[in-house]
Amino acid sequence: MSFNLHPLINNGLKKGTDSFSGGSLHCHCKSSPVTVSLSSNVAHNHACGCSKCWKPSGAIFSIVGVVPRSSLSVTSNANKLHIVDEKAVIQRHACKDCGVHMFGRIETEHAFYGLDFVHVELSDQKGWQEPQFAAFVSSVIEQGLIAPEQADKVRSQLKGLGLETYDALSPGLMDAIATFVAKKNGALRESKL
Ligand SMILES: N[C@@H](CCC(=O)N[C@@H](CSCO)C(=O)NCC(=O)O)C(=O)O
Ligand SMILES: [Zn+2]
Ligand SMILES: [Zn+2]
Repeated sequence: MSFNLHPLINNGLKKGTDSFSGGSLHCHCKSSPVTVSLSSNVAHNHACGCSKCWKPSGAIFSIVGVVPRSSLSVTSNANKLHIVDEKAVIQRHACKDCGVHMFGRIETEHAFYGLDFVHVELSDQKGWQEPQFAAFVSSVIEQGLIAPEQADKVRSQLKGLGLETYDALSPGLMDAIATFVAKKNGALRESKL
């Protein structure tokens, strides 16, 4: 038995195109969809099992990557967007009608300030960076999406696709967050870098 991880990866990863430089995203509304234009490819694209990232119906993971916020503009029906949770670090702007998250933005002092979180499955274009790893795998248990004893099967399925699995973000991204915190609290002086 295999899990419905996410439609973009269930049948294998489709490699992105290095020269690809962006495209548009649209929500699931049949009429008056919210559209967003991205003028760059995504980076750090990953499968995320956390409870806050938007997942298509039936999938146990989200696929989410980042673009510079300067690369993102809402091109239609911006009036349909609302912020799902104002208190979250990542403020996810979702369509009020279909619930799809169009982008997540950080407005506080944070290692990832300046980056917006987006879901490339909302695009009809091909060439987006393929997922690089799977994050917050154990979080899918919290949401009742799998039983605890199925977690290692989920990890095997992800590894079989070539995705390393973590229960936080990847080490590189966790190091970036820790470095930001260490600089902020004075534990790491600029001169050490
Ligand atoms: N177990 C929790 C983990 C949630 C979590 O920390 N998610 C990360 C990754 S989201 C994109 O990769 C995060 O940075 N969250 C901040 C936010 O969502 O605002 C759970 O599942 O909820
Ligand atoms: Zn919609
Ligand atoms: Zn997430």
